[in-house]
Amino acid sequence: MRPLYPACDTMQFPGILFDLDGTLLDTIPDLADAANAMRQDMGLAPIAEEIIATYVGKGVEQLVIRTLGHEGTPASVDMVMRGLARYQDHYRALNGQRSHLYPGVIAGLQAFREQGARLAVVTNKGAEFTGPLLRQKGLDGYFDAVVCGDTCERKKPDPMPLFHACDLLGISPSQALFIGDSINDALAARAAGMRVLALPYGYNEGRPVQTLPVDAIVDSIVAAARWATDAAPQTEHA
Ligand SMILES: O=C(O)COP(=O)(O)O
Repeated sequence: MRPLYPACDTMQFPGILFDLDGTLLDTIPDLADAANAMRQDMGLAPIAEEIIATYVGKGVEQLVIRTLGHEGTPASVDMVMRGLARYQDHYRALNGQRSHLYPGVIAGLQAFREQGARLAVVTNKGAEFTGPLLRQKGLDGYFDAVVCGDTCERKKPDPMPLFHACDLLGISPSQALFIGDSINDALAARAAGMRVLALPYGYNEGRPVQTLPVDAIVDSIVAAARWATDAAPQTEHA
């Protein structure tokens, strides 16, 4: 019988890039707590977690702008600057407290490592929060590179951070597989010329993942590792 995760030197994807929020970790509880604490500081009523989940994906500035503009009136630049400072203070204290790993993440990361792949995180979350969160959740040992929302000049959906991750892993973008949950991941991967998988349990700014331009939707990181061993070579991919 064919092994489930064959380690091979002819491997299809020597590099696997992972989104963080909504892909490896459910971070919405902490993001929502920090966003609501910021709103309270600014005299605004709290918003439901499910709504805040639809504001996540394009980085902290957009989260603050969307959260402050929830009532329909765009926040002024001054309000956004004050909100950003308040939000960061709260998130610094809350980061990781109620966040948790999705099922199958550790087994999936191990499966990819057993395949011989080098792994990277490419997140729009800032470096100040990403490193501590990865360490707190026991994920830091799995990754050869971590590219954050403020590592490069541009964030996802721009492909720049994905190219940077490939450089750090020593692979070309066509050798990488991206795994994420949102339109920002799908567009960045496509622009980088990478194959891309979507997880259905993340946020995707509140829209169905079925609409994303991805190669496949897989249930878990374990299922992604299985998909990677079965994938047809890039040249055969339409
Ligand atoms: O910080 C965000 O907006 C989302 O971060 P992500 O790229 O890990 O999903």
